[in-house]
Amino acid sequence: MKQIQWFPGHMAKARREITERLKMIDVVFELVDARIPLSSRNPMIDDIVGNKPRLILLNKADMADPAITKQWEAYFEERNVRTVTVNSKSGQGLNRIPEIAKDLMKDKINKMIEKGVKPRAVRALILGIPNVGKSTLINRLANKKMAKTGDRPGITQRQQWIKVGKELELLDTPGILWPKFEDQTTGFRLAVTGAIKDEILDFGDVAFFAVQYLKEVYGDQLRERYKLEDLTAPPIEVFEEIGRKRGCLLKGGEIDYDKAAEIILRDIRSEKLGALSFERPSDF
Ligand SMILES: Nc1nc2c(ncn2[C@@H]2O[C@H](COP(=O)(O)OP(=O)(O)OP(=O)(O)O)[C@@H](O)[C@H]2O)c(=O)[nH]1
Repeated sequence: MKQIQWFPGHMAKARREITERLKMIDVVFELVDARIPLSSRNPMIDDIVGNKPRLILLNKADMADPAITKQWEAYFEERNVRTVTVNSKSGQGLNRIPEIAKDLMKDKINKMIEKGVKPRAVRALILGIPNVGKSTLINRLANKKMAKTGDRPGITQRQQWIKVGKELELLDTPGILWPKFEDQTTGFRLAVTGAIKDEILDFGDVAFFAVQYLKEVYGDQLRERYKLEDLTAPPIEVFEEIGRKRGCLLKGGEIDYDKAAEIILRDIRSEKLGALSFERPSDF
């Protein structure tokens, strides 16, 4: 299987840049896709972030299955990782972020107070894979009033801080770390949710994976959307039935697999089957 954007040189450069910026911040906000919270993480992130306090933001929660998102919250909590479930587009959940960030930094704040230093705003950096919603989140948090608080010395690139209320400052450019998929399932999950470009994996394979998964986990939604009667048939027959129902037929009456695949993926991504999650803690 093809591996995308995982040229060691790119990763090494991204890593260097992020490590440099980590020196300036107190807390990392790691943005993941609530529909695939593990597959949308960069596998090297723990190593890169090290001991910095971290908050995982389960973004695009509006597109994810709320019951599964609850399971993911519990999953991370069991592992002592703080999470906030958010919708960066609407802003839902974002108001909890400054408070939790402050709490994550409380040891540092207490030390400042002990030394007689006035505690300053918490400084944070947003990290995440492409298309996970980093810019949307930054704009939302900034509330469009992009307040500059001046450059900090000692870095090659000019960085601006965005003020979020009185108690939080964000670096204006997020850190991008690519996903990596050594196993096919991770690749398919990333593709179904649109985290990686459609040219990277075979469109038909991705749609077929989706039908297999939906048949198992979201049978009702699948049945309802495509007016299917029999979901006990093998996945390929269900796929073909969807094709027939949606009129994806070639001249001789044969199923147009490409067309059916296109429709299925478009429907999933535009939430025609409702809010769905594509991985569950029980899958691991
Ligand atoms: N439904 C929904 N869509 C979201 C949410 N957050 C972001 N999006 C959408 O996801 C897409 C990608 O968002 P961006 O903010 O551009 O993502 P990014 O991580 O900055 O992307 P790169 O610049 O590629 O690294 C856009 O179409 C956003 O509108 C969310 O919480 N819910």
